Amino acid sequence: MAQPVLELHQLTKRFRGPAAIGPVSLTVSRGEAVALLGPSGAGKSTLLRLALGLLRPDAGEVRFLGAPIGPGDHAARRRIGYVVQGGGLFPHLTAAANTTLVARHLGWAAERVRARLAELAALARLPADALERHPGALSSGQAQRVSLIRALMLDPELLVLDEPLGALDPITRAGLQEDLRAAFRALSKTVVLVTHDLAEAAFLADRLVLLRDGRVVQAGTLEDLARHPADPFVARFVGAHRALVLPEVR
Ligand SMILES: Nc1ncnc2c1ncn2[C@@H]1O[C@H](COP(=O)(O)OP(=O)(O)OP(=O)(O)O)[C@@H](O)[C@H]1O
Repeated sequence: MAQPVLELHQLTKRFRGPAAIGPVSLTVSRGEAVALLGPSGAGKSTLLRLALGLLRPDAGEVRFLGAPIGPGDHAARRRIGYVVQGGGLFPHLTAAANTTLVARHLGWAAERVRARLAELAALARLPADALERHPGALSSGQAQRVSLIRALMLDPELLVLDEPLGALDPITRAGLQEDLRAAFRALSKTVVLVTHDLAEAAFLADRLVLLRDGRVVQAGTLEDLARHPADPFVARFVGAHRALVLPEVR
């Protein structure tokens, strides 16, 4: 079996009231793409934040590349690229400055920064002129491409995306899905992404992990979930993603 990049062991997290997460255990192997799915409030974003070491679990452990990770572990965090919900770009910086901020802070030579940015802009299919603009002057799709470039800049071991395509129109979304999948494959990245969309999850990920009330209800391929639902909730979740049905033409 491939080396685990991310291991979540019996994680629980409680804010107020019932546990928001847990217990949840999940292992993501090198080169694997995993999609976290589930209805609103199921705990997808909380699980991501625990996995990133941004939140401390009440119990259990997160291991990244075999070592425990927690809040304040900046060296490990730099090896994880994170595309936050909404992109999270700094509005006062150009797209280029946004994507290269950390690399420049780390003292990368200007030529190395320029070459890496050119490589990733080509991969993410972002036009050169967009790099010179501020986020306010980018389309939502372009802004998501910039967020992806920023997350990939340091060539992270793990790429984590929280609803990366949430607010896009269907055509832009389909284009970005294609480009994201191509990028994951070209770079052989280990990926964890959150989405509400079952078709998107199946398109982008090898394994789907369906959450409800902070627990994993079922993990597997789309076919596993559709043909062998672990419980009625899984069947309802899959059934709710109905295909387009055209009305009869009279
Ligand atoms: N900082 C917080 N303080 C209190 N409760 C929180 C906090 N963050 C999340 N929760 C609660 O934890 C549960 C899981 O929330 P979470 O945002 O992880 O769900 P989600 O599956 O990502 O939802 P969505 O799809 O709407 O983004 C919810 O009941 C939410 O209200």
